[in-house]
Amino acid sequence: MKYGIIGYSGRMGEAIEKLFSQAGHELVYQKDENGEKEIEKPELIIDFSLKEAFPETVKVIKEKEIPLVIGTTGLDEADFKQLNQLAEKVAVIQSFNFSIGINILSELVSKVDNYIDQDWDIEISETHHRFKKDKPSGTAIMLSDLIDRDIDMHSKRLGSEFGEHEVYFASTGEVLTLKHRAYSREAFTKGVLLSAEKILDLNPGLYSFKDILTN
Ligand SMILES: NC(=O)C1=CN([C@@H]2O[C@H](COP(=O)(O)OP(=O)(O)OC[C@H]3O[C@@H](n4cnc5c(N)ncnc54)[C@H](O)[C@@H]3O)[C@@H](O)[C@H]2O)C=CC1
Ligand SMILES: O=C(O)C1=N[C@H](C(=O)O)C[C@H](O)C1
Repeated sequence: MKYGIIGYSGRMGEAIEKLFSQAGHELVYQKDENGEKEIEKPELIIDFSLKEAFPETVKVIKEKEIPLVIGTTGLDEADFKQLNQLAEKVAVIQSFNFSIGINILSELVSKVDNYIDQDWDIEISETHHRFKKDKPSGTAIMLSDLIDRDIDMHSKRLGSEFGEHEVYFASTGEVLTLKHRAYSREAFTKGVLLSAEKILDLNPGLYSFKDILTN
């Protein structure tokens, strides 16, 4: 496929380009904070940039009318409204975490939540590399949204950690911990590749990575 990346010079952009090139896909459009370069019209766009870039991403998708795979975090309600509008015309796959492990963990969180009552404390802890700009992580927000109460979240920014998430469920006398740790960016880029390869066959609409994994 011929694809474009917004955020191509970033840590994720570089890792995505490496995996996609190994899979035989061709980067024909690239954009970052310093500008854009288009060799040919891409068949789809992949956005792993920053919230500040989001208005530009919306403009690019509206102009080109091509599908979007987006993993950028820090997006708010107004941004999701815009994603829903884009999804009326093109397929959009959005997830704050494209790893298979976190998507399994999110199922487990919902399952545990069904067993416990208000007597249980629930807290989420996340650790990421020192360069990460947003706090708490998109994944921590995504996991807390699965539970119908306010959840305390704890963030650490340490060294080059790729991404660790822990969800604690504790009552008096016992604690249950669900934990996921990415030990390379491949945890995410493999999910991005799977999404990009499937998105060209999808009808317009807003899809999660879980939709892609389970269909
Ligand atoms: N959903 C997922 O599975 C994952 C999501 N992420 C998210 O992906 C994003 C990127 O992460 P990293 O690559 O580590 O960040 P990074 O800081 O290394 O890269 C950011 C990229 O965005 C570009 N950028 C910044 N402002 C821009 C603008 N106004 N217009 C166009 N491009 C702009 C930068 O030039 C750079 O290429 C973050 O939001 C991060 O949280 C990261 C890993 C996995
Ligand atoms: O910035 C990162 O690196 C990551 N960001 C995502 C998030 O905010 O949840 C996903 C992953 O944990 C890596």
